[in-house]
Amino acid sequence: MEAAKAPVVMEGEKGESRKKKCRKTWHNGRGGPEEATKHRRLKVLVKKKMCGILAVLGCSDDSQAKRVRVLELSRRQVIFLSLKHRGPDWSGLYQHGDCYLAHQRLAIIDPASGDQPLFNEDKSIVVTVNGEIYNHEELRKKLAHHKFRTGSDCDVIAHLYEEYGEDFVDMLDGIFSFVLLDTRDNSFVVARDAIGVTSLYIGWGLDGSVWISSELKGLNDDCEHFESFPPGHLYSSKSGGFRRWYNPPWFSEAIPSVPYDPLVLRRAFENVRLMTCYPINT
Ligand SMILES: NC(=O)C[C@H](N)C(=O)O
Repeated sequence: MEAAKAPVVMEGEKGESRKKKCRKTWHNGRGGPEEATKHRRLKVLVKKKMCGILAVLGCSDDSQAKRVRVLELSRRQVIFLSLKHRGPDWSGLYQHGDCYLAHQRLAIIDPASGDQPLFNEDKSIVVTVNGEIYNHEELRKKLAHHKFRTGSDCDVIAHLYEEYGEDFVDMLDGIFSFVLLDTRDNSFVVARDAIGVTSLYIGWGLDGSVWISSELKGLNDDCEHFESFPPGHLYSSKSGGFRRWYNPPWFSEAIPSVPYDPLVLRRAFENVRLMTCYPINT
């Protein structure tokens, strides 16, 4: 991968307005307002974690045709069984030489300006993320001398990398999968949340390129080999492989001291966290 003089292209397109979509859902819903509310609540839960990311890294092709192909593959992720479950409120593509980062956004936090890919201050670090970072406000406080362009919960990622390097991943509390490109040396880091709430796949092209996608349909036509990205792991191009970032102290073979109680377990599952800029009618 050649870092010097790599052409940088950033393009994007807004999706159908969020307001219009909500109105449509309301009118299309059968039954009374109760059913519409139930439908809306379900939609929020289904969509909660569903942006689509696609990245192609080091493919030795910086042509317009490749860019069009990456965008097309990225858009494949927004249609699933005729249900648009991955946005898009925004469709963005960033290219740096032969590295491409695409994002289909379902806007949840900062819908007005949190479009992706996102950057650090001097735009040397770029990231495409699917997920929610629950502790982003706390993390921003640790980055007091950094200037943020957006209020997106995912904006902290490029800045944390700049400040702490690859080991910042275990500072994140949330559900996420992301691809981060450091254009200063064309290295990249990919990570997936602790238990794999967000989907992520990795593939390899015949040209030696690394492909990352939220859905298999972004990879299966172009990769020689692909597999599920292991939860709780990161892939670093610098070390050339996977490494487990999620190592909680309770990750051991020891027998638990607390006896199994299905009701306690059920309550824990029911206590789902939800973070959004939109009102939820419960
Ligand atoms: N929805 C996402 O996956 C990205 C980010 N949390 C947003 O609100 O846009």
